[in-house]
Amino acid sequence: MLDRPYDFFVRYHWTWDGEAELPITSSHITLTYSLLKQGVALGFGALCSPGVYGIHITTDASAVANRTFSYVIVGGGTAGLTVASRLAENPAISVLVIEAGPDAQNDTLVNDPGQSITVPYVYDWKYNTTAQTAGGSILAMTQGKVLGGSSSINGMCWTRATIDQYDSLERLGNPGWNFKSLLSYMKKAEYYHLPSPEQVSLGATVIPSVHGYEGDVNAGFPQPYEATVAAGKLVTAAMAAIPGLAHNLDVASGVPNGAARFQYSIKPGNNTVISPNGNTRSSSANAHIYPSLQNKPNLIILTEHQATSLVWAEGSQPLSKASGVKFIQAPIPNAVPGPEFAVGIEKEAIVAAGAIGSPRFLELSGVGDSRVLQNVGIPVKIDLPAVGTNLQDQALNTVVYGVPADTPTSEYTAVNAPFTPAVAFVDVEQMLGVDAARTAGKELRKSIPTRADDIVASGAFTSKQGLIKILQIQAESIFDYKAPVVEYSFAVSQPALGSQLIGAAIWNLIPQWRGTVHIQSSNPTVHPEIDPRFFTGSDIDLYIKGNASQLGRKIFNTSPLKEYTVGEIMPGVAAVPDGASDTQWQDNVISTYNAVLHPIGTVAMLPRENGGAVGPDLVVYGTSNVRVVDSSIIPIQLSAHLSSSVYGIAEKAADMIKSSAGQ
Ligand SMILES: Cc1cc2nc3c(=O)[nH]c(=O)nc-3n(C[C@H](O)[C@H](O)[C@H](O)COP(=O)(O)OP(=O)(O)OC[C@H]3O[C@@H](n4cnc5c(N)ncnc54)[C@H](O)[C@@H]3O)c2cc1C
Repeated sequence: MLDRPYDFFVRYHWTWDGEAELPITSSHITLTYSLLKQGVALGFGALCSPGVYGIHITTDASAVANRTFSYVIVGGGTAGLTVASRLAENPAISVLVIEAGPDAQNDTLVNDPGQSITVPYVYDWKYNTTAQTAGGSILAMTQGKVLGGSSSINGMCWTRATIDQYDSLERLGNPGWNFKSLLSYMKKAEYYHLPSPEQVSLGATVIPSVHGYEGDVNAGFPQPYEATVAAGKLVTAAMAAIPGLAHNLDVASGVPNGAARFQYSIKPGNNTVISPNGNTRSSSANAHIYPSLQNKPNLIILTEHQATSLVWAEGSQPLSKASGVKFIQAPIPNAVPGPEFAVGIEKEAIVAAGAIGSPRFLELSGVGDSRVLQNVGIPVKIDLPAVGTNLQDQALNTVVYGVPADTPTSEYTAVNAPFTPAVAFVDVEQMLGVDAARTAGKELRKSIPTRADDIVASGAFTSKQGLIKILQIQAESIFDYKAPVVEYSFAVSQPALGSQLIGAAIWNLIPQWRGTVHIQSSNPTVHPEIDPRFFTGSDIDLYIKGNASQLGRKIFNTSPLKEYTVGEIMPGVAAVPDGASDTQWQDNVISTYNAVLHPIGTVAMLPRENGGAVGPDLVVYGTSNVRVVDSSIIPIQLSAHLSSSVYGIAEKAADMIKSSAGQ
């Protein structure tokens, strides 16, 4: 049971009960698979000849069991489907994707951006954290469990991190992983819709050169433009309330600092009702799979099945080679697992199960910290202690206000559009003031060795020298490059809420804490133990967060918002009176925060001796043909929503995989 209402988009504790179950209304494509049913019963059959499947998406394990594929991809999410689609461009190879969630191709809950407030509760793994040291609460760690993964349930906000943050991947020991390279791949992924003159007149701005126009993932501004009146006031008030905060032309440019109207991973429409002509979510499934699947007979997707472990080839030392993947029907948590199936791998296993799912799958396969594996009785294949460490998620609180009763609903309600019409990315000097920021910077830098010791001792990182380097780079990012440390994700109502509310989710973008995700049983249906250790590690995170919440109240009490709001609902003056001390604000943060749901870093791309689990080729250390491609490889947190970066990583990975196979 959660101690706090789950509130990612309903991060406002308003009307939705996060424990409620909604019916899943997915449709499953069922097509003929008689050819495959003739597969070999024992052992893996011969390599599947591309073009013979006659099916594309199925829930029937017997359609694929005991067959061998060139590539098997674990997880049909944001990264997994991107890689699958790119690899399947070569008709000479075969690709199987195993996805635990259902295919929700025709579900308006997923496709209508106007329902993004409720969809995360439905297609969700329903993971929880452990009771957190800071505040004692168990928090929801929602992650997409559906074809498209988290891109099918996310808020669609389309932003990118700072240039220095992408360049720091290279500085941490990953040649070729820098802003220039990643921007080219993020652009490759993108099919951008430039704003119309009407949208520009209503506040949409863009830097056309930072976008791509030939990819599959649609991005842009909704049409018609959502909740324009409230959004304009939010941007104006944020700039008036936060000294030095300017308007940002494009938060996806590599310079996110500033206030702006949000852009999204949507296909803009031309009416306000979800339909072929309405605004539509551009998930990895909508982008990479449905439009082109018929042209890729060499790609097959098995949904509603959970991959449970890798099968290892005999005698493949010193590097272990995966020869197959085992899987079961998508299980009920904590149940006795159902019958096990397996498929063979000719070339590579690509693990794309996300920042929670990928370390979980590797550990179940015998790849991880030998102590963790032995504790649950899993034979150790590769002792790789970095797996499941370095978990980094952000933490948020909300401010919520009512709007006057006579305000036209259209002004503050996002219909067929995401409900976060505006954003402010704020740097440390804008947040704390120049002098306080300098002092905080000195203290943070001085404390790096001690903090590295503490985190390594807690088991949340494996290399002191590696962590020191990371913490130094993070300090440079915050204090020298002025990467934003706080995001105000401004929100309006959606029809599902039926309430007259506007507000903001406010979060630390570059926290200092580190946590873990580890399996707690050899039973693959048992959820892993997830401990982000929010607000541990350094006082600076709470200091910044307390200030950020205070500034949140200030924004909503600054014109033109001051005249547009009635009554503070969150945190509420009863909880935090006007004139409250810093400590009161910080206490409120600790008693009300939730996870942002942007976990990263749990299979980190770093040198092995510095706490890494994969190298710059994304191959798992100690293996010859197991690659991880998803948010888990990002070693340090980004001042951004993650999906654009994950698409860029997946596009780059697909090129690397093709080139290593000589394609
Ligand atoms: C509620 C929510 C809101 C968000 N909002 C935004 C936003 O507005 N903008 C933004 O840019 N980012 C947002 N993010 C973050 C972003 O969507 C994710 O970081 C990104 O999509 C992660 O991609 P991934 O490929 O790493 O994992 P995912 O897309 O989550 O894919 C992992 C897939 O693997 C599957 N899987 C896991 N384990 C197994 C297994 N053993 N066998 C088979 N399948 C398995 C999962 O079901 C899932 O489909 C949000 C995330 C969440 C959860």
